[in-house]
Amino acid sequence: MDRFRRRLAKEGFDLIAPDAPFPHPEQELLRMWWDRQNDSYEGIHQSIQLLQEIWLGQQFVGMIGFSQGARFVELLLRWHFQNPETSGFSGLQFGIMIAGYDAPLPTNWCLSTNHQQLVQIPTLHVMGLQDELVPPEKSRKAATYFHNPQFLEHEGGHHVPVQSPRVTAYVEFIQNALQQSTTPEETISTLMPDPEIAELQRDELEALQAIFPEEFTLPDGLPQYPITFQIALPQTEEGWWPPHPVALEFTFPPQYPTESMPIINLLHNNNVMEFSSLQKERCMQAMHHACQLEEGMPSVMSCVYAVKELFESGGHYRLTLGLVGKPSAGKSTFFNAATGFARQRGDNESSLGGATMASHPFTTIDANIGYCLVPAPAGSCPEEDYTGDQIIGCTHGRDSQGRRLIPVLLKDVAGLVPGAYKGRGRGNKFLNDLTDAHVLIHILDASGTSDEGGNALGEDFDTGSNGASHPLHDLEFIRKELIEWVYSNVIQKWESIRRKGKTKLSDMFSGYGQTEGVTAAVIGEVESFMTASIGQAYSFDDLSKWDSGDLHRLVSAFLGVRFPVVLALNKMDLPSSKEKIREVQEALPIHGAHIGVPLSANQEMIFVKSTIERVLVRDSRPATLLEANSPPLGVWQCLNEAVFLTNPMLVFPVSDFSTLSPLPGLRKIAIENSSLPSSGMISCLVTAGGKAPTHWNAEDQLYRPAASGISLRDVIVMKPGSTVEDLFFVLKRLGAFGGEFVRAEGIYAIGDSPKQVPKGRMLAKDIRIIKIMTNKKASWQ
Ligand SMILES: Nc1nc2c(ncn2[C@@H]2O[C@H](COP(=O)(O)OP(=O)(O)OP(=O)(O)O)[C@@H](O)[C@H]2O)c(=O)[nH]1
Ligand SMILES: [Mg+2]
Repeated sequence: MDRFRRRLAKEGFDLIAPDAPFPHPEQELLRMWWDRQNDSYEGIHQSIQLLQEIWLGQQFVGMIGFSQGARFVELLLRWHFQNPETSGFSGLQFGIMIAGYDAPLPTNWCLSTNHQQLVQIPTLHVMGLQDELVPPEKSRKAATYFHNPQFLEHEGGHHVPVQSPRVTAYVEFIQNALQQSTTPEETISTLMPDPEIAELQRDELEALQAIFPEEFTLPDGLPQYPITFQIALPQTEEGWWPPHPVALEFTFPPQYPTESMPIINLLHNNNVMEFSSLQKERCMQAMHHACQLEEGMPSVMSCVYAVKELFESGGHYRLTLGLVGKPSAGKSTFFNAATGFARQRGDNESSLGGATMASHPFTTIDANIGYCLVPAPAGSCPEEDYTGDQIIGCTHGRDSQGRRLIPVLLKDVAGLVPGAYKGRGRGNKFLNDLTDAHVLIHILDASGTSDEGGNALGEDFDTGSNGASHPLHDLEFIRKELIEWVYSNVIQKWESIRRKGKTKLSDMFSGYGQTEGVTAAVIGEVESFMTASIGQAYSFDDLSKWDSGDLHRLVSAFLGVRFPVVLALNKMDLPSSKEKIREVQEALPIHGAHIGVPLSANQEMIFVKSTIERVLVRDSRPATLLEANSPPLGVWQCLNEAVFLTNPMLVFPVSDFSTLSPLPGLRKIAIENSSLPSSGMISCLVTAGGKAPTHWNAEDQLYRPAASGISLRDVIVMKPGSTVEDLFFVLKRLGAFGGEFVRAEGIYAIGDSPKQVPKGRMLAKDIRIIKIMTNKKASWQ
């Protein structure tokens, strides 16, 4: 325990370890807090009294116990929570239980079992995976009495683990627990809010239930004041997720949302190694920031999205494209054509897999998510104007024109039908799947041979008769659904924004991940548009005069900026498509779309599939007619247009300007990232005339750390508008940096004299080279 005591002393804490009063009948060195006779804990009263005397008049803050001591700590915490005034342990703010266990309650001591509420005191439960005396399940059982318990597992047996990382974990837990207890959690009163506020709270609750139908739970079934509920965060395989699920728990104080923020708790079963305090702190910061932006307004949805974004990307920008369209428009077929190569894992087996496609509507229910590789937009890579003789390498390979490929995430969601935003066909859930998309690709059935619900009517029912729907009509109704979706989310906040005035106007779009500047620009544009169209100065200054038309206009303009759209004019192989494709193209720009690419997702998917079979299964069949002629490229072109619209900021981390060699700290991500091409995909890429990633070793089918002379290997895709500090966080998380940000310097070209760059400065092309300094070396340095 000495190591622990010394570490605590460093942090300004004293550790007092009183001896238990009773000797163990068999083992001389052991002492006991009680002697259990059946369920009577003989001596427990003396032990409690002993501790109360030690506690009295001192500034103790927490209790730590091992084995029977841990059981004692558990009982005392429960007792103190039930009787905070009279327990004799005032100021008790946390408990650490090492090898604690659950057992029947003592019959000779009155701990109330009617008390159903979980104990709201932070606890850390430490358990040895090899502990035979107290197996880990028993320790976990003892944790069930506590609200949001934390766990720490170790490989050892029945002992107190004191290796340095464990001690650090205890210390961090204590520091966090003490910090938590100074937050206003204790000050929530159970008073009923004013009726007006109570209504706002109930409205938000209802909206959240609709937005997160599966993730939302109200523990008591009915809202009671203070309202407390949980939203589970669905786990995806990528990103920054701890291994066990995480949920957010929100409690509304009586003044929420007008004058206070919700109280937020992170609920999870991860031990402190799996979900570090740094991760938790960043989650809490992100939510706090979201609440601050929306001060005075319902802010839970934004909190959830802030944490989701952090988890999914770790602060890292994952360029995401969302596929929208009515049922059976061909979204999943497009998805399969786009991600077909990327799904090939082995070098000699074909695994087409992918999303299910069918001729009936609502084939896709849960979103399909997959990577595809798309060439970086022109002007975004330094090799374009590089004239030196170094080899410019890269981790994702190049296309047949030599353009660097970047990973792009594609989301195929369920079809949208009229009324989707109201939840028809569970449409509001599908729409929420799209919140993190940067660009939407709208797949239109250009043949006009199905109705709004995607039911095929056959070529005879060409548009205009019997409910067949023209693609321009589909475009209009889907656009309307998207507008209504955003509208129904912002309308919840409208009353409080109206009260606060124009300065808060931009807050109504928070939660959609755009900067305040973007929203301000949209507002300005709508004002000038209205001024021009009604012929007199128009301003949003007086919000009390707004009607729903104004709000709709604003939402529609916002949607255009936040979700640019590329149209995929699908099913061009059907005879009825030709005319309608021409009509749509002539109507452009229309309903927020500027570009329409004619394509046949189906033909393109067949092409991808046959290429895969030929390349991977080494099918001896000659190339099909389709392959031999010019391969279809519509899907590819659509992806290109969409990436171009996102305008990503590409960053190329290097450790040295003269060699341009990669940062050693990024090696893990460079060779293990799930977005990397696999051997199967590389074969397809090379067959299509592209180039494999530079440090791909074909012989042993592995990525190897870069040999010398290979430069600009890594590329980090950042959101436009990201700052130097954002970049620092991303690089730190990826293991490139240790310590904290100290200073950054920037230059335009090699040879210029460096100037200091503030950390809030946006990444932009006027400073092409940035050097970031930190106060501590990373492990690789
Ligand atoms: N003729 C033709 N049919 C296509 C094309 N693309 C897709 N289809 C067909 O359209 C039907 C629907 O395709 P899916 O990809 O399942 O459509 P979806 O938009 O994902 O449909 P939901 O998941 O139900 O919303 C299938 O029968 C496809 O074979 C195409 O380019 N031409
Ligand atoms: Mg589908």
